Amino acid sequence: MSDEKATTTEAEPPRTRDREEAGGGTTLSLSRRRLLGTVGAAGAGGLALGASGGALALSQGRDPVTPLASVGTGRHTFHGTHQPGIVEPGQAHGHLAAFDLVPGAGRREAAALLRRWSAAAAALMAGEPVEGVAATGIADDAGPSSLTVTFGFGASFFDRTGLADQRPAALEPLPEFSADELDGRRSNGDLWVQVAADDGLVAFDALRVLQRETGRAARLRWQMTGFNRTPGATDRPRTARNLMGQVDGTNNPRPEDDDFDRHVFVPRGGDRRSPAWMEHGSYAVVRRIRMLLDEWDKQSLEQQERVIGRRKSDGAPLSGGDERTPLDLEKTDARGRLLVPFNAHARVSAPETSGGATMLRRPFSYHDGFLPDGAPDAGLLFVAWQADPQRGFVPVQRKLDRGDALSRFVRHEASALFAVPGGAPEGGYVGQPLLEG
Ligand SMILES: C=CC1=C(C)c2cc3[nH]c(cc4nc(cc5[nH]c(cc1n2)c(C)c5CCC(=O)O)C(CCC(=O)O)=C4C)c(C)c3C=C
Ligand SMILES: [Fe+2]
Repeated sequence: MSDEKATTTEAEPPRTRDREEAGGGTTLSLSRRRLLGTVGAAGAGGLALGASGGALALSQGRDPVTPLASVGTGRHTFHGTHQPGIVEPGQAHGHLAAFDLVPGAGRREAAALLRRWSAAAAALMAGEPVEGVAATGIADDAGPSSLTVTFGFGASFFDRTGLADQRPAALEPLPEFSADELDGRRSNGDLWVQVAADDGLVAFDALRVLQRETGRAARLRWQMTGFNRTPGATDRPRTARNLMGQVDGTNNPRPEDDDFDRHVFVPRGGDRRSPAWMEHGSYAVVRRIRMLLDEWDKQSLEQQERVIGRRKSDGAPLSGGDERTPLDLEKTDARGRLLVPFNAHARVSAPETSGGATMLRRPFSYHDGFLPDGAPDAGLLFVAWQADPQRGFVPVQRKLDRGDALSRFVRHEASALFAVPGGAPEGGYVGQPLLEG
């Protein structure tokens, strides 16, 4: 990966809590910033302070108001080579939202909006109050909680802003797949925002602030809310599970891999299909994929495992080993049957069987209530990152569309593709090289 990372996790030095005399009583105020300081002390001493931290503070004669956990202290930086929200571990709460520029809004309004959004995102991610917007108060007591905010441009953005000659070839519309059942109202969009945090109120606050910052330049087109496991819910860091109960994310490329950047980010100066303003950027494929959970739950454990090609309990390949053991695609049982079936999802989607096609999957689960037939309206907000969708998502989805055992249990209901520019430097904003170039 590049040397410079958009992401750091920081803990601030300890501070004492504000004590404001108000009227006859004493009001204790714990601002987001000061909570960050207080929790930072806990974080610096070790993430495991947890509930015992209060007792420790008491025994040392300090103020007994000590945070119960260090989740709030997680902090990523907005400015950097890449935008945040791509390589960081997935957070517990996420919102995906697309906006359309209003009629009459063009390049100038878009530039002003991206400047406002970037300033707000930088402040929110640092746990600072947002300037110029009435505070919502929603996240006042929380630290940054690993908040990330990511911005992208859909293909239609370039026509609306008179920048059609700058539209990347890599942003060409995704092909139609035979199993698609897409809802146009929840697909595509001029602008995309991904907000994620380990605290639900922090995530909602950020979405709300960004929506208010659109002013009269853009209006919401669609919005989806998702979730993942909360940090600390498992005995040790583990790959997350999806709503089918599968360990999902095992074979993702890792930032420490030599070829990670090549697969995920547009190289310096752009490339054949991405203009220079996209350098260090990436492309996000977003698919809302409903899971037919009632149908899935009727399958035996063995059937479920053969659909994926991995064990449900620990994600290990059916060809043997543990979660991290590479799939052996040739191995057979005593009767000569492939241990990882020919149509198992893990086989059909593996780079070895897809000409090396690679993407970084960073999804959220969703649950939007129940459908008229009583089935859960639930599934995966699939978000895949790659340097070029034609070398990542598209060839893999073409194969899955033809012969994936999982297809029977899922429905692709919405789809979008966004160009996500590189990160903004201090004092700059996301998309500035495009909008002011
Ligand atoms: C076109 C890309 C993909 C879609 C759409 C997709 C949907 C989807 N996947 C799961 C569950 C699992 N996927 C797993 C692996 C996996 N999936 C894709 C691509 C798409 N999945 C890839 C590239 C891979 C990795 C293949 C490899 O390198 O071996 C797994 C196995 C564990 C893992 O490696 O993550 C599971 C489980 C669901 C439920 C789903 C749609 C709802
Ligand atoms: Fe998959």
